[in-house]
Amino acid sequence: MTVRVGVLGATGAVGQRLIQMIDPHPDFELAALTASSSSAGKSYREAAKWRVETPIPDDVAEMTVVATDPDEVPDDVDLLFSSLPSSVGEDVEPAFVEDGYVMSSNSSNFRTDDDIPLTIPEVNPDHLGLIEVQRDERGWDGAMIKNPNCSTITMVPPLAALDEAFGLTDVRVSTLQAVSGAGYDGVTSMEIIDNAIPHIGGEEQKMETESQKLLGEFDGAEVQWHDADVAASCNRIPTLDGHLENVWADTEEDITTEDAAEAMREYESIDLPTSPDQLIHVFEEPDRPQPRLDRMRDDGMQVSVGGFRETTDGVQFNCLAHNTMRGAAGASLLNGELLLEEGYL
Ligand SMILES: NC(=O)C1=CN([C@@H]2O[C@H](COP(=O)(O)OP(=O)(O)OC[C@H]3O[C@@H](n4cnc5c(N)ncnc54)[C@H](OP(=O)(O)O)[C@@H]3O)[C@@H](O)[C@H]2O)C=CC1
Ligand SMILES: N[C@@H](CC(=O)OP(=O)(O)O)C(=O)O
Repeated sequence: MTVRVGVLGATGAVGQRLIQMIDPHPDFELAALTASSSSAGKSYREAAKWRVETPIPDDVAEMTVVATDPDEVPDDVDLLFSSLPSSVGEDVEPAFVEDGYVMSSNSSNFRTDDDIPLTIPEVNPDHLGLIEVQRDERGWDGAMIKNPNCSTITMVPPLAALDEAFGLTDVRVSTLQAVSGAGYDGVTSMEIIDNAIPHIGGEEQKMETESQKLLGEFDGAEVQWHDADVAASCNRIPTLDGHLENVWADTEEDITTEDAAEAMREYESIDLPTSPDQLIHVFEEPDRPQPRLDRMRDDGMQVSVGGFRETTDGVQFNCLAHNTMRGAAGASLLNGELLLEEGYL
């Protein structure tokens, strides 16, 4: 039996990726699309300026977009994916969950709240237990879970592999982020061509806090955040998709580059429809991963690493993931699959 799902913010960059990934999904059937009041009442074809590289699905193109309001979404929709601007999500997401909807949200609002699961299914699926806490505390009938920021999700799987094997103490990271991360209208061509912008508002703080929560331990009542010291520096560069990051990770145990690579190669994936067979691909070539060549590995859901070097207290390496697939739409979809697998739908 398929689960009827809706997408909030369906006309946006992440919303379009969600539709591309949900349309052929074995377990989910698209039943509601919402956007702003200027799109409501239009067909999806009219409302969305479709910019994904695969054609707009015919059946979805003819659906009518509705306002982002719980009264506009049919009651038999069981799961909502939210890709709203965070300022909008902050206002409207709780209203949907109070109404009983289960929501997998990509928006940054509430990500570090104590009772909101922030999950990467391959890394910390047990944090879903916070749903019982949020239901008790907020009196919600539905549930809300979040996926992390796209830069955070790129580095956390390799860091989780190191932490599990050797204990993580300090992390320093510098990013080279694609323009799609800012949304279609985020950075103008005059700003980014022949250039690099060493500022992405709020991104450094998100990487520093979200990674500590993701790597934390859920004790049945709350998540004890990881005490690794994380510091980030974020930069926008003129690639279209795929965030590349240079990471310095210090560990409790002394390790070699081969120890680090082995831990990442062996880090387990999870058996969900959208998860890659192998979560982390380790490149031997020193000049990989690269955004254009490697972002689409395993349908855009794999994290790639390479360029290992030994440092005084750990290792340095580079990592890459597709920011709108593994980093946004695919991350929300995986969380939806986890909710289904764990019986929340
Ligand atoms: N782009 C990326 O790589 C990533 C984005 N994100 C996050 O995902 C979210 C969406 O990003 P993105 O898709 O790029 O954004 P877009 O601006 O492309 O899309 C925003 C969507 O929200 C809708 N919307 C805007 N205002 C309102 C409103 N007042 N009420 C209801 N709906 C509204 C828009 O509808 P309409 O078309 O009618 O205006 C559109 O569907 C953001 O929170 C972003 O930070 C996270 C990770 C990566
Ligand atoms: N800030 C990210 C994308 C993004 O929207 O992140 P968040 O989901 O944390 O709002 C980037 O520019 O690449």
